[in-house]
Amino acid sequence: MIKYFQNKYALSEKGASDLLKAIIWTIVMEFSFMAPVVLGFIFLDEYMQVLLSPATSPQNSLRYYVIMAVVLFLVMFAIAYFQYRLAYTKIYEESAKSRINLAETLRKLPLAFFGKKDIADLSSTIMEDATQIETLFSHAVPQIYASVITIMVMGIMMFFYNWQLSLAVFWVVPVAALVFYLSRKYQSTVHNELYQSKRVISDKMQEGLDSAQEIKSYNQEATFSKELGGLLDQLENDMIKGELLTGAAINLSYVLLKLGLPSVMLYGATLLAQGTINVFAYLVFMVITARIYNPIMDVMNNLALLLYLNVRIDRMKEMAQMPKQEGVTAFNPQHYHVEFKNVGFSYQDDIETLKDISFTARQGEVTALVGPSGGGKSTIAKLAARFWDIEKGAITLGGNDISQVDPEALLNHYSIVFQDVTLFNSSVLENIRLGKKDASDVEVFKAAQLAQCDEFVKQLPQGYDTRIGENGEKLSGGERQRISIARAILKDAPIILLDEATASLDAENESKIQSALGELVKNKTVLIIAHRMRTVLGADKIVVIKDGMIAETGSPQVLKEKKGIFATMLTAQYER
Ligand SMILES: Nc1ncnc2c1ncn2[C@@H]1O[C@H](COP(=O)(O)OP(=O)(O)OP(=O)(O)O)[C@@H](O)[C@H]1O
Repeated sequence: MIKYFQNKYALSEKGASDLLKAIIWTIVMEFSFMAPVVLGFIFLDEYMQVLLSPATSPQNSLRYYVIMAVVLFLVMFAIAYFQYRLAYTKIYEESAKSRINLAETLRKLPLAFFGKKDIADLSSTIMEDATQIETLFSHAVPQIYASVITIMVMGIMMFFYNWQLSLAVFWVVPVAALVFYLSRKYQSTVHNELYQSKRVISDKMQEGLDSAQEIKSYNQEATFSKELGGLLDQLENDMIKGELLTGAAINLSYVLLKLGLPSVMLYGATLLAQGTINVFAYLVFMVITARIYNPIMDVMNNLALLLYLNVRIDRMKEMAQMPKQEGVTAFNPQHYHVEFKNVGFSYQDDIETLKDISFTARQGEVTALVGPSGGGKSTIAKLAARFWDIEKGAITLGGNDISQVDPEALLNHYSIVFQDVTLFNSSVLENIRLGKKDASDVEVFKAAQLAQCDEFVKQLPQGYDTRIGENGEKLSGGERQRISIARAILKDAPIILLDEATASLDAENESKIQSALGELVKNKTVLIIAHRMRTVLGADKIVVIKDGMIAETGSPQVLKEKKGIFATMLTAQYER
């Protein structure tokens, strides 16, 4: 049973066992809530006998019933308390655990997985889906199982007591359930559509917030609003459709169920007139009939909610099953040559982004990747740091296959300066310190000086303590890039990946940074992507990437003489 719950609801073993306990306690609670009714019947039965034949005296005194009622109340309270603890408190523990697990899964996903679009989706899965799931688990799942079992037990007891009247009570249940079941498939489709619409909208919103500047500068506000408006209208329609459909199915089932009451009244009256049953049995059935449809209705309502749950659980399962990147955590290679051996890679199944890439970026050398835009240079740099796992060939660091190394352990050996610098809304000092968490202030200042940050930082209102706004919005592109270089200098890792690192610098700063980088890259493995040819002329090796393949490789001198793609790119840039 525990295994079944684990699989069905994506729970941990403890979560599944707590759910089972919650169901058992909910059943006990449902039965305990019937105890006052039973006591009431015993009391009525006894005292009605006394009323009907005054010569007899009741078996138990009134005081006995009062004490019993108080005891029952205390027992019910205790049971309800345990039920609450299990159904509510424990499920919150489980959902906290599932959020942590998801976050752990995210930590182990390929870094490049975190494209902007995915982030809205991921955070909505972690927060919104997990919240919905915890609400449904505390409010619906134990109740459904418990109500079904309670109703079945009560039904069996009633059939033993009087099967004809029980038939009159229960004939409506399969009819109502059939209506509900038939509408379920369609409801499920509508819920799926609704869920997808919500995800599309949150992606769109995220996109709008991320590219607010572009939308404004290209005068795209009206188009964007129109698209978003269209999506919101679609969502509204889907929601209305979903609500109407669920409401119609539930209400129809409810009306059908309620037909049970008149049928018990009429059929019971007939049996009473025939003398088959007595007034007491008739009353008992009337009271039970009035009460039993509510839990049945609750089951149907909760089943409708479960449709939402299934969609969300599938989504959580899908995320939990995404291929994770794991590997050895103790990783200290003998040397730092990075070697690509016949590497093939695709972002999408049908498009080959890289084909048969083989080259070595040697320690102590600068290896430059050049070539036309979209050729695959950034992809190669990202693969070298295991941002994605490759499908064909191997990438080794110091002779070790990097797909066997834990990404965090691997990245300890890399300093990365990419085009899109990410900065945090904290001080300049803390942003640079990210390169080396335990660096002293003096070390940070030194790195900042080498990266030519000192001059502009000193002009900020609080110098190194100035907060730089979300993603460094208060800084220019070149300043942000210099902070990123300072980080890399501070980290001083043996492998350096530079992707257009000096793209947004003016000529004066660029030459200063070039000399700083010259210090930084000594005896290191450097893989640099640069569009500006003068940046790569000093490289030891050039690898020209075109259409996902290596078109040329060799020293700048050799390639110049070869008069191929590199030579053409060089001439073209100098002519400009
Ligand atoms: N995350 C991604 N998902 C799908 N395709 C991608 C992704 N990143 C890059 N690509 C595609 O892979 C190909 C290679 O891109 P890449 O960024 O590696 O080229 P590049 O040579 O670095 O280009 P540039 O010089 O313009 O930066 C391109 O066709 C690009 O559209």
